[in-house]
Amino acid sequence: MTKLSVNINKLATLRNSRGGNVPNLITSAKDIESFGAEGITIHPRPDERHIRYQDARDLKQVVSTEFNIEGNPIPKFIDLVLEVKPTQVTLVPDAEDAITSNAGWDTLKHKDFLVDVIKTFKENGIRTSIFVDPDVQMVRGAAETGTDRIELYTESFAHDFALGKKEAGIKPFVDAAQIAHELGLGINAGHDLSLDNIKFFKEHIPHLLEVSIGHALICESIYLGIENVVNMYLDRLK
Ligand SMILES: CC(=O)[C@@H](O)[C@H](O)COP(=O)(O)O
Ligand SMILES: NCC(=O)COP(=O)(O)O
Repeated sequence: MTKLSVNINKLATLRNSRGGNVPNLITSAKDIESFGAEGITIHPRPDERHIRYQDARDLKQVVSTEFNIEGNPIPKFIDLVLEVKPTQVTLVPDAEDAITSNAGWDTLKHKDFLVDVIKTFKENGIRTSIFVDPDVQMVRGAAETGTDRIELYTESFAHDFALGKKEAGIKPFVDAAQIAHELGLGINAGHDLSLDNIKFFKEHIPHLLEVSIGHALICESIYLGIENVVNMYLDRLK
């Protein structure tokens, strides 16, 4: 069984675009859980352009499934996570000015740093996960940091899948997942997963514990819901 954690960054982007509090992230998170999602993911960025640090505190009060906070463990992120104490923290090495996450950790180069940060989180009862490319060396390095899980960075798979290169795209992920499992790591995955590619990914990746999906899921929700809403407006305008 693979858990679905819904990343609500995009709802925060929409809210921030108008000021105010629509859509309301608290109501949305509770509704998403009531529809069956098994987790809520947020990725506060240093500029707080979508999820704000205060959102993390507020969501902690209401999320009743798994709460996953992703981000680069800069000091203020570490402080936030230690204060909020989510179920899981996912460490992502994203630059401040990155539009979105664009690389996994070099777990060999940053091993000492990761060992320290992971120890701190685990001592505070927070499960840890490290965002990694599907590279066997990086997975082996991750195992040496003491992390509970890895999150496989699936952008390359999604890209290859869209080009019809399904088998070539999935192969490094199958190998990485196999090694991760042998090394005792739990396996999560995310980035650019969608209704188009998720079934194929799930069917090919052994021991997949959790996927976090945001951008595509929110876009699909708008597109698949828009006919219904247009008709609701037309009905009120009769
Ligand atoms: C780690 C990861 O892949 C996601 O957190 C993704 O980066 C979402 O972040 P944005 O919503 O800022 O693109
Ligand atoms: N960890 C990945 C995530 O939370 C969502 O990524 P995306 O679906 O917005 O690309």
